[in-house]
Amino acid sequence: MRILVLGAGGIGGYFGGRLAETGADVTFLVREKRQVVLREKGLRITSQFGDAALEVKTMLATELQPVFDAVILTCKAYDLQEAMETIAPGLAPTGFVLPLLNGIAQMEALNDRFGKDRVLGGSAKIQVTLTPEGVVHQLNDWRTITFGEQSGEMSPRILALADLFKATKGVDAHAVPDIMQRMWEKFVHLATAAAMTCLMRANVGEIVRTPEGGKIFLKLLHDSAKVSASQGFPPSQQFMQLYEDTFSQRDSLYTTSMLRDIERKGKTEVDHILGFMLRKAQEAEVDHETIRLAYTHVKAFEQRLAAGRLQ
Ligand SMILES: NC(=O)C1=CN([C@@H]2O[C@H](COP(=O)(O)OP(=O)(O)OC[C@H]3O[C@@H](n4cnc5c(N)ncnc54)[C@H](OP(=O)(O)O)[C@@H]3O)[C@@H](O)[C@H]2O)C=CC1
Ligand SMILES: CC(C)(CO)C(=O)C(=O)O
Repeated sequence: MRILVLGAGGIGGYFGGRLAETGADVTFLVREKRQVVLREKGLRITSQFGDAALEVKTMLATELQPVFDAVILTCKAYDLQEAMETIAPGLAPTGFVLPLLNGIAQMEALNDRFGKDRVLGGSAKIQVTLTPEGVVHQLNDWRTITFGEQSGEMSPRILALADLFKATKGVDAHAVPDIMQRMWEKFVHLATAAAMTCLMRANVGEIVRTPEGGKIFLKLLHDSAKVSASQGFPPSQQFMQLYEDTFSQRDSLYTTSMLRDIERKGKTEVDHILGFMLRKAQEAEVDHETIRLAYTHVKAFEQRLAAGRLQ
């Protein structure tokens, strides 16, 4: 399987890098600045599952030919439109796209652009970041990617992709028959975590150790689950139990990529994550005051950022 990974940031660099490390046929589609770093220093990963410095194949958009069987899409949501146009010339006639973006809204855009049968659903549970030096740094032991056909079929192509990931270290990959359910559950998890960590500018433990923080967290988790249920995807009991525990841990250092984006004074995926959850909550008439506040908070941050008023 010839694999093209768009982006060599946190997610693309980690999962694509782990595949490349096994000798899989992986090419990173990057922009010039990242290509220079990758050529000079290699793709560097620091991780509790083993550090790596890999010589990897890279390509610029202008060099693409329609030869790739799988395109793993790892841009941020605000780059999605451009990224879809960038990868289109690289897809082989029978090629498919595996998006690993957080959220749900990307699926409609991808289905419209490529057709539903050429787009898998996908989700990553990991905490990883690209350092200013260009190193892909994994922050804890989360390392799961889950993917599947939107139709639910356990097709040869998802099983082949899962097989490739089996040879990797530091990746726990699952091909599943219910990817949209999994994506909604991840969305409930992320929207809850992103809203709270961004509103409070704190990690989970710092929030839980305040007098009211833990209760606000759990109410938000349950409200988000109601929104997911209103879309036909009620989170399982097992999922709810896991995240009730996760969002109750007093010593947790867990933060989100959205908080890291704010802290580095960068763009965020606020509309794609919190804006989308808020809209769905309003449509379903679910109480979502905390999401409304978090959405407004991050939008206001973006205005200060755009106006150059952040030190
Ligand atoms: N980081 C994490 O822990 C997690 C992130 N996610 C989700 O995964 C997605 C990716 O996040 P993350 O990896 O952290 O983001 P990063 O910003 O680290 O990486 C995104 C990369 O995509 C590249 N890119 C965007 N558009 C193009 C393009 N047209 N051509 C070439 N390269 C392009 C960017 O390159 P350039 O630098 O040149 O702009 C950047 O390196 C997000 O939706 C995020 O929510 C999900 C789970 C966990
Ligand atoms: C919630 C989390 C950490 C889980 O992978 C994530 O997706 C993110 O921070 O973007």
